[in-house]
Amino acid sequence: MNKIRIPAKNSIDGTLTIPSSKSYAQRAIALAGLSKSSVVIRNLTDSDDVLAAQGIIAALGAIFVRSGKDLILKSGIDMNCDSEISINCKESGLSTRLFSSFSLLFDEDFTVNGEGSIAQRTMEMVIDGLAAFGKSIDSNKGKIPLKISGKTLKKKVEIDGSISSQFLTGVLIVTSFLKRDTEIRVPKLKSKPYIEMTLDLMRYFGLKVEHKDFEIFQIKGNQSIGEELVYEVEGDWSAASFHIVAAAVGGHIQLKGLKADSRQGDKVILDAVKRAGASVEWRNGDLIIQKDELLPFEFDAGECPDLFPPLAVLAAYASGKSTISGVHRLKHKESDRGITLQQEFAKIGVRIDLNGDEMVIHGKGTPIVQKEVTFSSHNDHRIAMAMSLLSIGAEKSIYIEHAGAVDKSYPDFYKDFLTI
Ligand SMILES: O=C(O)C1=C[C@@H](OP(=O)(O)O)[C@@H](O)[C@H](O)C1
Ligand SMILES: C=C(OP(=O)(O)O)C(=O)O
Repeated sequence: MNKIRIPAKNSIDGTLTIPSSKSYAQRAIALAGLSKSSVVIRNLTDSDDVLAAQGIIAALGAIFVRSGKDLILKSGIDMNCDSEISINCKESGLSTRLFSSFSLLFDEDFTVNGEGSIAQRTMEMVIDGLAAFGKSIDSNKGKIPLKISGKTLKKKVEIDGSISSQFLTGVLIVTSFLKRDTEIRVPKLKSKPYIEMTLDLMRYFGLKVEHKDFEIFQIKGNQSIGEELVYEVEGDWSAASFHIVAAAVGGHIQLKGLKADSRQGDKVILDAVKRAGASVEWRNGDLIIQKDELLPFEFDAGECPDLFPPLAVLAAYASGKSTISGVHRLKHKESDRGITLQQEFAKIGVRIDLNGDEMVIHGKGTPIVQKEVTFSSHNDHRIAMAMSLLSIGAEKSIYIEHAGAVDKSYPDFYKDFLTI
């Protein structure tokens, strides 16, 4: 899908079921791939990133069938593979960085490739991290393709987690299957909630990791996933954040499928919309968001970088200055999201200043869009979804170019958004 028209919406009202978490799904697929017994993963949403993870374990020799939203694993990846290995991680940052760490399980040459924006995203933390384990890595100036060779030699390594937590997620999972214990030091870990999710799911799969303040991780080797398991993927708080903001600026919504006590860091979107004046209520397991007088707000999104695009929309609708901190986390996403948001909001006269680590949004209030306008997603799913919200209270239709970017995490986004 190249360009989509979104008609102006007067208000938001409806009920939606949120797709399942792509972060949990990719982790579950990786863990299932390492299992010795049958695993059933229920409630998968077939986003491009989830399909990428599924394709990777298939390339590594796992055998599974799909039945509706379920993945039924028959046998895990071939750990005794003695020929060259090559995986295509499509556009997924998580799959690229997580599955690169699978090279630690093999002595054979291991090539990691991908498609689209991932070719522009740094893999330095993967390259340096694998080198610390004793591997040799050829890269395209710090980016994919990565050609990984040699043996896994070291038991005590330091990993850079200051740009991304995603490689650490892979290393925590994979080192549990090495034939000895590993200690990993990560001095400046960012995106900690994502590591909590990894540890949470590893526990579910029966794997143990100890850590001291998310800085030193001790992983026992020779662990295995021997038990038959059924794992149901919970709703995606990052995807839900767009509808939560839509309601906070435009009316009322009831969302199904989200866990109130989820470990997903992006559930802090509820704190942000409350700060901006909306009311939040749980009723029989459903989340209900109701708009009230909209207020500018301050928020630290340093540990939940994916919330920046919806938070910028929330701020744009609140008259006055809102400040979101954590901008340094945005450079290495599908687009450089600080700059992208600044450029796209400038099209409707909403000024965004990037002051060091702070994004200051000069909110305009409604109506925010007064004439027909075409936004570009910059091929970034979260930008496409954020810009779509600007149809709320608009006086004219809006258009999104490269609209199909949403397939990366939420293929039914427009269908859902157009029904509320
Ligand atoms: O582990 C994960 O599932 C993710 C971690 C975060 O990335 P970083 O750790 O690179 O910040 C997040 O932005 C990404 O969308 C998903
Ligand atoms: C940054 C994202 O994902 P990834 O890094 O896995 O590509 C995202 O989903 O916003």
